[in-house]
Amino acid sequence: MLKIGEHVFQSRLLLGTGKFDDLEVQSQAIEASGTEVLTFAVRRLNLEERNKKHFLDMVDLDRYTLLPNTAGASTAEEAVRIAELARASGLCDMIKVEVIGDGITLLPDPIETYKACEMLLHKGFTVLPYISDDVILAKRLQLLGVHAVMPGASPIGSGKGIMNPYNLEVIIEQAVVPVIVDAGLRSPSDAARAMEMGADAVLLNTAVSGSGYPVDMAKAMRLGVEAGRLAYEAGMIPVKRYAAASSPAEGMIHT
Ligand SMILES: CC(=O)[C@@H](O)[C@H](O)COP(=O)(O)O
Repeated sequence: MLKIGEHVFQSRLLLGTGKFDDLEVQSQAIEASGTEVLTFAVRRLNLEERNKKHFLDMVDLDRYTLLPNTAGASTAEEAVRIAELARASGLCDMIKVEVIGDGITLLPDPIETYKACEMLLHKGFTVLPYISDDVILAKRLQLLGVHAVMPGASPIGSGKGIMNPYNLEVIIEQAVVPVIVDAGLRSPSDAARAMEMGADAVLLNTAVSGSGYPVDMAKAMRLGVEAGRLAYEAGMIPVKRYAAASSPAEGMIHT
């Protein structure tokens, strides 16, 4: 069970909706992923013109929790404005805080992200900041009161997988709120690895929407997340320096 603020989910895979070419494929991929949480950029919704067709039109909104994100914001003030627009439009009170600091790496701006979280918490939002794999920032945000932290595995859309496992491990070890590994994942083994490390969930988009067969990849990601979580809960053997025979030597006939 994944608990973020007051929200409870069975699935530990959160899916981004920003990059699908085909809305029918998107809805089949969402189904195959088993996700319960869909994230999307508020700016893409065209909230003033609700009668225009948009990317969530083919999604049964009663079955999913929407996680609006503040993509497009480069300052804390912009992020807060976008979050307030989302809430005023009847979208979920959860907000993924995404304040990008640089158009090339798309890495989040830690200072503006922190400021945005502070303001949004005061306004009563359930706050999920997207951050780099920065151990100290993750800690400071949790002291501030955020409801989850979302460290990137690697830059958005890069498919580089987990670039700094040490940092992610430390963030996870020290966390007092759910850790959702977000961005840069490419394969089900990346997702499984994040879960084996003890992440509470993963969020991905490009790995599914940009794959050859998004519906199959969505299912593969679901299985990767489930396998990784199961392995984490089962407890993996410690890594040893030397071999340890798999068959007991006792009772063997020596010739
Ligand atoms: C949908 C969303 O919020 C993305 O920006 C998210 O960070 C996923 O990144 P990938 O596309 O690398 O999976």
